[in-house]
Amino acid sequence: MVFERVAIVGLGLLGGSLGLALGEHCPEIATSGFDADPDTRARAAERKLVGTVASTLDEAVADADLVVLCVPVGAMGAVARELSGKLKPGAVVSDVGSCKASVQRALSQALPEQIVIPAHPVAGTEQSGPDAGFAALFQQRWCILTPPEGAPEEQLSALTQLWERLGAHVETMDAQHHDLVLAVTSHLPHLIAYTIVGTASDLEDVTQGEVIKYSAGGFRDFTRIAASDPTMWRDVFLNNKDAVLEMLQVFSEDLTRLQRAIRRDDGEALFDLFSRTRAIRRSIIEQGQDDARPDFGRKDH
Ligand SMILES: NC(=O)c1ccc[n+]([C@@H]2O[C@H](COP(=O)([O-])OP(=O)(O)OC[C@H]3O[C@@H](n4cnc5c(N)ncnc54)[C@H](O)[C@@H]3O)[C@@H](O)[C@H]2O)c1
Ligand SMILES: O=C(O)C(=O)C[C@]1(C(=O)O)C=C[C@@H](O)C=C1
Repeated sequence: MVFERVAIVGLGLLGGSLGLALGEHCPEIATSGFDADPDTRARAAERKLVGTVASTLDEAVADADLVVLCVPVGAMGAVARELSGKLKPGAVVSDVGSCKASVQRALSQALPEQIVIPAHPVAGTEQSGPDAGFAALFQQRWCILTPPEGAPEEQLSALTQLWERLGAHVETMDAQHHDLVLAVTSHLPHLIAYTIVGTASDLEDVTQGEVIKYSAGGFRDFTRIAASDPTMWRDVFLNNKDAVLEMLQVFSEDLTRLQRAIRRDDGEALFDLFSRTRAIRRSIIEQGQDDARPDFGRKDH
């Protein structure tokens, strides 16, 4: 099977990028889109993020054979409930949410008649909204599909091929495993960035503005991540609670070990860890995975 009509719900960074990428790489596919925010719909139409920006959800999804939910993970269930009874029989429902087990549950519960195949393109930036999207976002990035048990092979293969046409490498994974892996590779780094920038800002009184003044290098890198969308990340932490708390526990123990090494002047322990982490960074670069996110099209470049 091939998808002929794709509807995108949520026309921010991910939905907008998906619409633009489909327009560029799959021009034969008709795209429609809807966003709950009227200003976003107007801007999406101006930027031609999708072929047709519909003024209602029903209109956007009416003829679609693939519907992709690109809303914050906390809103997935409500949108799926609104879609109930409004989709074409046999239409596939997917999403781009950053955590998968809770989304998979919400979509399958709300739409028991539809084929649900959740997905997570591991590609993004700290920007959000209809001006943030760009067609190259998914190039050379992973897209993880978490099909529920018994998901039909034909639809799974069609969705895999679609993401590959947009430039992504596709991997299939169990939703729980996805959530554990992403808790350490994506969610924890965001939590740490939010914390360190928050802590530094709380220290402003002590440092009398020096935190901002000298925020170069390492701290500046953290501020980029800490500028990420508050709604999106609130929802990620509330919806991937168990995995994040488990990884946070491991992280806290490692941090305590480092604290002890500093207190005890254990230079060898510090040097060993830093050598190991430097080797990890170098192997990521050797594999060509150093920020595979393309610079072109990004507003901050
Ligand atoms: N930002 C990233 O780096 C990134 C990367 C991969 C996946 N994701 C996931 O993609 C999804 C979208 O994130 P984004 O970065 O595009 O956010 P965004 O804020 O740029 O876009 C989300 C859009 O959804 C709309 N929306 C919210 N509730 C809605 C509803 N009930 N009905 C219709 N529209 C609604 C908002 O108005 C907004 O325009 C999230 O689930 C997020 O976890 C984000
Ligand atoms: O590069 C960034 O700005 C991102 O945060 C992108 C990032 C990530 O952590 O890698 C953020 C959330 C996603 O679900 C996928 C990608």
